[in-house]
Amino acid sequence: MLPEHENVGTVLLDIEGTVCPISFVKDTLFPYALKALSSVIYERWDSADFKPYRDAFPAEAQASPEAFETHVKDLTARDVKIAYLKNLQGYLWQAGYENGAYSTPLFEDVVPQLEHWHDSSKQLVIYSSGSIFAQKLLFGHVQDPLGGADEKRTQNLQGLIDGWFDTTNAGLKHDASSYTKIAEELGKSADSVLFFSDNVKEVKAAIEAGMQAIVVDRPGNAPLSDEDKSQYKVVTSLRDVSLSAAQIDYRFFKR
Ligand SMILES: CSCCC(=O)C(=O)COP(=O)(O)O
Ligand SMILES: [Mg+2]
Repeated sequence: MLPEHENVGTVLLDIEGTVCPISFVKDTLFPYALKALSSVIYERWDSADFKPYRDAFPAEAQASPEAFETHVKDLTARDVKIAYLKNLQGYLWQAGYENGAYSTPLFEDVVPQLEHWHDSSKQLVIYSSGSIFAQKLLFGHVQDPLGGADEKRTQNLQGLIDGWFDTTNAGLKHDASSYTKIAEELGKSADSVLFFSDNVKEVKAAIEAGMQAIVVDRPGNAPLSDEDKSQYKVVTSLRDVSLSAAQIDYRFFKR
């Protein structure tokens, strides 16, 4: 158990590699988006719903459906976190969530700990490279542990989340200025925000902005170096983090 974190009113959470496995994104969501794209670009190239996503891409990618598909495949293979790709992915994932092709596998500690923090009047906020639309889909279709063999039974956890940030409304996740902006938007002092991420560069940027921050080391994440482990607080479960009693008193002043 780590030392308690003090004066935390807001818990800011990354998604991929922090609350859900990287494999869900890479092996389920990304392939689904590419498959869905193949039909969308030929059937709905000029449709009113697809056109805004298409038009956000660079002109050379918009030259033809084939050029568009090649460009999206390349960005996806390189996991480029660029807003126009992330917005398109959200659009393409919606049908998969809604028709039950997949649902979100959160790590087992996540729902109980988020519920506990929510019940302790902590503000829970998401900051992911995935678009806000995609974040809401992901939290809106969480695998229900009581669902057993029925993988289609899902929970909507959006109600636990008090705020949503992506690269469009906050900025890039490696930039300290993005974390400053998030704290300002929330009306909180940076040091009252505790950020969790699998990505050491994101944790470094949050600390530079004055936030408290912890690296989350999950199965399937990139291995952390010894230097990272010595430099940053690292946990393998959100259960390992205790927010001190002093912060529980904080709720009386919060709202
Ligand atoms: C929330 S959408 C699915 C994840 C995704 O596309 C992504 O880029 C996640 O990046 P994160 O910043 O949450 O590591
Ligand atoms: Mg991540």
